[in-house]
Amino acid sequence: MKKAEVFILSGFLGSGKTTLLTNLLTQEKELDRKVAVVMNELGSVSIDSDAIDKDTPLKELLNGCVCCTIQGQLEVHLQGLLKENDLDSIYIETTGVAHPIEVLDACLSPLFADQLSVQSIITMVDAKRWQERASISIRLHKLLKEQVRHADVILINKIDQLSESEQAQTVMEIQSINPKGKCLLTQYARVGLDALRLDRPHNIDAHESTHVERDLHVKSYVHQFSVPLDLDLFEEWLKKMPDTIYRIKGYLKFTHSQNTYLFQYSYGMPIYMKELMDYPMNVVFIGEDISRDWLKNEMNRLEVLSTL
Ligand SMILES: Nc1nc2c(ncn2[C@@H]2O[C@H](COP(=O)(O)OP(=O)(O)OP(=O)(O)O)[C@@H](O)[C@H]2O)c(=O)[nH]1
Repeated sequence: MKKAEVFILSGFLGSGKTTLLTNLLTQEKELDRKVAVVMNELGSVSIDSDAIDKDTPLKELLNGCVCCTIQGQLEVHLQGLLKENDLDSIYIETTGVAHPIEVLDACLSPLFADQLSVQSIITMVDAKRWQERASISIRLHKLLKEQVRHADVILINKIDQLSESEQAQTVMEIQSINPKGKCLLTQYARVGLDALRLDRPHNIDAHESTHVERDLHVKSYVHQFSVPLDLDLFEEWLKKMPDTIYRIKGYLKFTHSQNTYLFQYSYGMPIYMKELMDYPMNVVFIGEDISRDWLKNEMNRLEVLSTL
C-alpha cells in the first residue's frame, strides 16, 4: 500500500516556514504529485493559506496551537485527508510555538500505521534571530533549542543577513545542540525536496522504512496484536519497561472484556478508554532508544502468556 510522505515543518514565527512551504509545493507540482497541507495559525483567520494553490487540499487547525489540539483535531484532519484523497505527501506546518514532537506523536497514531511515512522534522532557524537569541524570553529560548534538538533537518535560513564567519559560527552552535541533524544553509528557504527526505521516494519496503526510523531521533515501533491481552500481565510489563519508552498509544483488547480500549501511556500514566467501535489492535511505542526486535519479542511473549 502506498504511504503518504509526511514532512513536519517547525520553526519560530517569521523564520521562513511559509516561504519554504511555497517552494516545496512548487516542486511537488512540477512532479505532478498530490499534496495536502495542514496549517495551524494562532488566531481565527489563516492568512498563510492564501499562499496555497486552490487544488491543494488544505486543512486548518484554527483557534489554538496544534500541540494543544493534537489528539483530536490533527488526527481527525489527517484521517479526513487520507480518506478523501490519494495523497503522495502531506506537509504539516506547525505554529511558531508548537513542539514538533507533539506533531510527530499525532502522525504516529496507530490509525495511520499503514498510511503515513514520516520523512523528517524540518526546523527553520532564522539565522539573524539565532544570533540575537539571548534577548528572547527564557521560555522561547528553550523552545527554540528544543525545536533544533529534535529536528532531522535544520535549515539555517536568511543567511544573506550574516557574514561568512557568523554563518560558520551558527552551524557550529546548532551542531553542538543536535550533532545528528542535517544542517543546511538557505536563502529564502531554497532547498531541494530530496534533501528533506530521509527515506527513498518510491518503493518503500520493510527494510527501508526501518532504515528511516533508525535515522529519526525519536523512534517508533508499531505492534499489531492478534489476541486480547491479560491486563495484569500487561500492567506488570509497563512497570518494568525501560524509561526510554515515553509514549505508547493504540487500541487493545483484554481477556476480561469484549470491548476495544484506546490505551494511552505518557509520563508514566496509563489511561484506558472504552471504545464504541472495533479497531485493529495496533499499538505504537515511541521512545528514544527503542530496539524494535526486543519490543516485538516482548509483545509476542505477552500474547502467548495471555492465552495460557
Ligand atoms: N532577507 C531574507 N528574508 C527572508 C528569507 N526567507 C524568508 N524571508 C522573509 O521573511 C519573512 C517571513 O517569512 P515567512 O515565510 O512568512 O515566515 P514564517 O515562518 O512562515 O512566518 P509565520 O507565518 O509568522 O510563522 C517574509 O517577509 C519573507 O519574505 C531570507 O532568506 N532572507
